[in-house]
Amino acid sequence: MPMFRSATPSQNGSNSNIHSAVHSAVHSRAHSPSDFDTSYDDSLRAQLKVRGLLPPHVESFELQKARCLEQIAQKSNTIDKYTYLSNLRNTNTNLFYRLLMDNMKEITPLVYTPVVGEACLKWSHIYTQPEGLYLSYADRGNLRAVLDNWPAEKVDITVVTDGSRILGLGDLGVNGMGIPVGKLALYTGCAGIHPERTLPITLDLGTENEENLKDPLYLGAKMHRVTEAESLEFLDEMMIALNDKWPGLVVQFEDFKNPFPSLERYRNTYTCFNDDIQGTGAVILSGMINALKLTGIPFKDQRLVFMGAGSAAVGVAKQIVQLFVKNGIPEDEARRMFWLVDSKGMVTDDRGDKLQEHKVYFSRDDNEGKQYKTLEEVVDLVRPTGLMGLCTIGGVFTESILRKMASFNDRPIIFPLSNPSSKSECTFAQAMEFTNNKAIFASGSPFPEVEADGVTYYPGQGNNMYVFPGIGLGTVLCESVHVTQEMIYASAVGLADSLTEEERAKSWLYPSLDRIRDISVSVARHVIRASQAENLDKNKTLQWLSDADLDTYIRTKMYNPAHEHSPAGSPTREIHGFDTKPHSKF
Ligand SMILES: NC(=O)c1ccc[n+]([C@@H]2O[C@H](COP(=O)([O-])OP(=O)(O)OC[C@H]3O[C@@H](n4cnc5c(N)ncnc54)[C@H](O)[C@@H]3O)[C@@H](O)[C@H]2O)c1
Ligand SMILES: O=C(O)C[C@H](O)C(=O)O
Ligand SMILES: [Mg+2]
Repeated sequence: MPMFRSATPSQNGSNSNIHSAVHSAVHSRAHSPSDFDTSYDDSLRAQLKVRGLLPPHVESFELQKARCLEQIAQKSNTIDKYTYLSNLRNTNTNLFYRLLMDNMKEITPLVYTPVVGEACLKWSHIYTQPEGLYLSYADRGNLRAVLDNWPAEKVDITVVTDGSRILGLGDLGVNGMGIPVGKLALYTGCAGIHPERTLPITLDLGTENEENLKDPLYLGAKMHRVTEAESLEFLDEMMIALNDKWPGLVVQFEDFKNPFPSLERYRNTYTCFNDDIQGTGAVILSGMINALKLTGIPFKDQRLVFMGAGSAAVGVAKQIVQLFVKNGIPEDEARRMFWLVDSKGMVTDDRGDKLQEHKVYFSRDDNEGKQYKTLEEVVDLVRPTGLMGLCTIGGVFTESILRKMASFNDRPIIFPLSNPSSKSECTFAQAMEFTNNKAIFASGSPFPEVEADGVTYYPGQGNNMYVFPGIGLGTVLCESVHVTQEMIYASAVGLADSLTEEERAKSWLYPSLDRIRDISVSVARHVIRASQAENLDKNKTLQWLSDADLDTYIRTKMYNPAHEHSPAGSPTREIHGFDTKPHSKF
């Protein structure tokens, strides 16, 4: 993200205090924090006027990385590691992204799920610097002017939350800012969107979190949430303002308690998508394509029980319906292969409460007047081939339920997808132990491998981080007018396609995170092709490229931190058309 520069005037004329002179030089308008990189060679140090301000040794990236990893290892708790990495991102952006890209598996959990959940819970207490834009209800009517305060000229992608449902942790209000910040860090690390072209936004529309409202350090407005209608009116203003300032930017909605109305309202007007409904739908569809094959059971005989019937559950279920329909099953039959359970029990037509609109499609009418209150009752009734958890209740896939799943199936599908780890419906170790290692497994948060009988089993991570970066990148590059359902479906196919033969042989559901940039290229290409098929791409030049050439094109457009600040200039910067004077604006 762009640096927020100190406006401290330079003290260069004064020699009274060398420390303050150096401090001022470091923070003066002449430099950005990322000028102080120990890897810069003599000529770059001279060019940037940082000779003497940096320690003399010109270091390799390997040495810089070793120091960072040592410092991270020395921190005894995860929040300190998170804070260290946030500071690194803000002071040496290129080093942060090189570290992230070279250590995806180790660093992602520290800057994203699950640690970002802990950071959001403590956000107002660990806060040190602005890292995104806060749009407050108090600023309604004036949002366009507030956008002008953002220091970057061009923005490609924004991730917007209202903090009302942060992971499975509930309404955290403006403390949810960690989510857009973390998602956009992955946009850069996984898909190469330039960090200066990303914009994290958190809306302050109030909060229902009593702890926050009582906390003197809470950084948001101390008020209850505005009404649904007021919230939509605010979103309308925001969408107009964003598109006026940065026409056609991609808007990713994230972690809204009730995201359906805004998705329906804006999907055909702006370039936007909802990550929790659509990104999650795509990533789980992709894992399911592979999981369903492993069960050996034909599509038409699958029976899927969902614990949770919220935005993510309905998004996932609808995406799998689309798979079944594309494979010849009539839609009405396909939707009847799903049983959804929410806090009131199995979702049925005659349950007695007014069902929320999004649940109606999957509501059952074949329960013969009987209501099933618990997950276990539904599992006994349905004898499912797969169990999906998106209900935010940690541990709800009990030993008894998991054992039953193993008794019904040779290879039960067990997907505890709620985040963060504490909300996961079961752990990988539990799923393996109670199914005699037969589970086909993916979870939202990362879990360690399991060793059993001399075999190492690897958990899949069914997290939308595998697709949203590629969806956004593809949309930006082909300048798609909208993000359609076909583009979302294509992203799932692009992800499923990106498994290597070796990964398939090991029955992995998802490819290794170490190859995330290759995966994002595949996802982006599929998204671009789907946009072209619907004639929504404004950048028509990509239509003439073969798939191989399109992949090359996508790669050349990706921000590569290894090229930044190189004296010869960065190919990425030139192609992107970025300001070749790095960070001059800040
Ligand atoms: N793995 C991923 O990539 C991914 C993506 C999106 C969301 N998620 C996770 O999914 C979870 C749900 O997200 P959402 O957007 O659908 O939230 P939501 O608030 O829209 O839905 C939550 C659902 O859980 C149900 N629920 C709550 N308490 C319950 C109980 N005691 N018994 C049964 N059902 C209960 C609610 O009725 C609701 O249907 C969160 O933990 C989120 O982190 C994971
Ligand atoms: O943020 C994540 O890790 C995935 C998902 O968007 C969620 O809301 O849980
Ligand atoms: Mg989310």
